[in-house]
Parts: sequence; C-alpha cells; structure tokens
Amino acid sequence: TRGSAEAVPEKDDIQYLTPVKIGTPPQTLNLDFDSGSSDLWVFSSETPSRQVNGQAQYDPTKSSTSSKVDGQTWSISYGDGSASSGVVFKDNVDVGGVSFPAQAVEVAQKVSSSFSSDENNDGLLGLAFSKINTVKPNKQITFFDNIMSNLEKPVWTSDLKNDAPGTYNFGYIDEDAYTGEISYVPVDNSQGFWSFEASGYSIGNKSVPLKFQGIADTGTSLAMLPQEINTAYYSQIQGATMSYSLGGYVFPCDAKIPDFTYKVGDVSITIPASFINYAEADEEGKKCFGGIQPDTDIGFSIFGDVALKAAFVVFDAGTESSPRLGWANK
Ligand SMILES: O=C(NNC1=NCCC1)c1ccc(Br)cc1
Repeated sequence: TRGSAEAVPEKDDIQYLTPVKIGTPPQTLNLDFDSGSSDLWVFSSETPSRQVNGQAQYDPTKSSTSSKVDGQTWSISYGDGSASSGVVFKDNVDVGGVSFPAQAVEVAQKVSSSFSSDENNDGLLGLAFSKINTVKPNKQITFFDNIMSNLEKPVWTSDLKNDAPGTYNFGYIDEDAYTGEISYVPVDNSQGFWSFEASGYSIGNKSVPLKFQGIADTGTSLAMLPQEINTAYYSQIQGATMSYSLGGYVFPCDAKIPDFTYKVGDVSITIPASFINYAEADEEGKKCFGGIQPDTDIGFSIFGDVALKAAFVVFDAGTESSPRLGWANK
C-alpha cells in the first residue's frame, strides 16, 4: 500500500498539521507529525474542558472499533517544555489512505498550556523509533512501524514547504517531488531518533568542512545548530545579537541576511534567507527572530522545519538493523 497526506503550516510555519482519521465512523483530527517523538496522542473526551480551546476531540465511546488498553498510561514532555499525559485505547487509524486497525491512540487526560492555547493542534503522531514510546508498563508501536510491512517500501517522506501546504507520503518515493539525486546517509537510532552526520556548511561563498551529528525532527520549528555555525552566520548580519530576553539570536527585520547551506552525504541543501527571517520578535516589528539558533547543551543538532522545508527527505527504515535518511534538493 501507499498513502499521501497534506502537511498544512500554522502561522510562521511553527508546525505543520496533517488530517488523521480515527475510529468508526471516522473522527478526523489534525495532528502534528513528529519525527522527534514516538507517541500518537490526541485531545479527547477525557481532556478536561478547561484545557480544551477549539481543538477536535477523539471520543472512543463513539467509535465501534475502539478498545481500552487496560492498565496502560503515558506521559511525555517535549524539547520546548510542552507536555501531556493520559491513558491508552486502540482503534483504526487512517493516514492518507493507509490504515492500521489496532493502532495505540493515547488519549490526553492532561495537556500543558501551550497545547491548550493552540486551537489548531489536536495532538501529535510520533514518527521516531518505537523504543522511545512513553506508554507504561508496555511500550506501544508507532503508526509507521505498524504499517511498515504493508507498505510498498518501508519508507515515509517529508516535503514541507515555506508558508504553503506540503506532503507526507508513506510507502513510496514520489519521483516528481525532488530534483537531482537522493543522497542517503546512515542513521544511528540508538537514542530513538533519526540521527545522522552532517559533513559541512557554507554561508555566502565560504564553505567549511565540519562534521556534526543531528536529528531530523519535523516536530521542532527551527534549525538548532552548533554555536560555531551561529557565530559565523550572525556575524554576517549588521545589528544581529543574541537576546536572552527574546530567547535567541535576533536581527533588524530589514537587515540583508545570507542563505545558509548544509551538506549531508553528497548533497548540499540551501536554506534561503527568507526561511531564516523567521518571525517578528517584538511588538514594534523591528527585531526579527532567527530561524537558526544554537543547539547548546543538547549534545547534538536538531534539523527542524526551517532546515527540512528546504529539502525532500526520505525516512527509510531499510532492513531493521540499518535505517537511513535520504536527502535531495527540490
Ligand atoms: O520535542 C522534540 N521534538 N518534537 C516536538 N517538539 C515540540 C512538540 C513536538 C525534540 C526531540 C528531540 C530533541 Br534533542 C529535542 C526536542
């Protein structure tokens, strides 16, 4: 089988939401597909009303194919400090025409304020490796791992776009979605992430060979990169500064900023300057927040949406022992 679903950006491309059908008759929720985590959780009839502000809610009692997974609970916290927790059901889940009849659907009994205040986000669909699923006492399997054996190829691909709907495909590689060759690099999934080695970067016409580890994370908005890269990049912008009050590098919104290119395998991906002028950081609209920020104290870099939307990316489970990531221009 193969499936295809739209990835619709929220304001400023902070995250991308994809419709998912759960249960019978289908209840459609718009979920944040997150290659940086491995839980599929949803706003539900069990989420306290004071924590629900416009989100769609999955109600397992309205689905003839739902079943409670007794004695199981989950609790997750994300890199941006957001969190949620609850209990577990199983039900039919359909993404873009590919379905699995007994997918663990983690229903939220508690969500943190940033989830409550994001009316368009009805939950997350984790696409990292199942080993970091948070359900206790029995870890649950991700949607991708569940459907993998039915897919034409054990792959899913991301084609995110700047301020426009993109696409997540499952089971096949759309040859019309990219240009040139796809360059594959090995993945170290020991931490449960799609972790790979980048081999260099360039700013303007200066190319620097730097080997650094990073993860491909569709659930993180920005590109969190080594301090060396941040220093080199923001030194090219008049008036750029690290603002502790605003939480990162900012620069005058009318500044001329350079493109940024990262090298992975044989491919060089260029993030256009317009993707890096991320969003207004202050009320006067004079300071703008950079789409590249430091990865300090994480231990590796995070290639979030700012980096991913410049590329066509193949998340290839390959043969279990050797997952890999494919990168191409588009
Ligand atoms: O949480 C992470 N990614 N997903 C999401 N962020 C916000 C909502 C979803 C994340 C994953 C790995 C590392 Br290292 C840092 C952060």
